[in-house]
Amino acid sequence: MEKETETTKVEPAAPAPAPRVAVVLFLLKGKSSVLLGRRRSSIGDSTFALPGGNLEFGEGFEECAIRELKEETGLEVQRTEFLTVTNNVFVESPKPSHYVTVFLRARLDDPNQVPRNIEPEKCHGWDWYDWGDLPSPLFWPLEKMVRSGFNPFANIPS
Ligand SMILES: Nc1ncnc2c1ncn2[C@H]1C[C@H](O)[C@@H](COP(=O)(O)OP(=O)(O)OP(=O)(O)O)O1
Ligand SMILES: [Mg+2]
Repeated sequence: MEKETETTKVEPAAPAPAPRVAVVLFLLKGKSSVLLGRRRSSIGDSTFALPGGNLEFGEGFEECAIRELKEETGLEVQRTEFLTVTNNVFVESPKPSHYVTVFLRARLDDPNQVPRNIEPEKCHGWDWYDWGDLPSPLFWPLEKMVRSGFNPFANIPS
């Protein structure tokens, strides 16, 4: 039998991370207010973004949005509507990532509910902003939507 020859071990290139699914929520109040929080994250740090997060195994989009909203702000909504979906590749982040993001919208069931910053390690705080006078800098996927003329208050064609 032939003797095995020693070969130089070549490390395989790290496989590209799989795209993930996120669900985020436009929480609307009155005629033109929307809830935004300033992120604390390796992705989009310090930018203003919507509540939301990673879809968990077996979860529906609405279920995920309602859960993330509650976990991040303490606010409760009963129902949501689908708005749109975007495809975002975050190449600049320390760990490149790719998200398919589902956008839903909802109205506060009780307009007197006040958002709380339940995960201060992930967010500087939540507040209501006027859609016509949004803060800066916005999280870039959101900035891109705003620039394209997207309006979460518009009627959804049935
Ligand atoms: N407005 C947005 N537009 C596009 N993508 C978004 C938006 N908001 C979040 N994402 C994407 C990128 C984020 O890294 C990803 C997950 O959301 P993020 O808020 O960072 O997670 P999370 O920490 O709340 O999730 P979890 O609670 O599941 O850990 O979703
Ligand atoms: Mg989040």
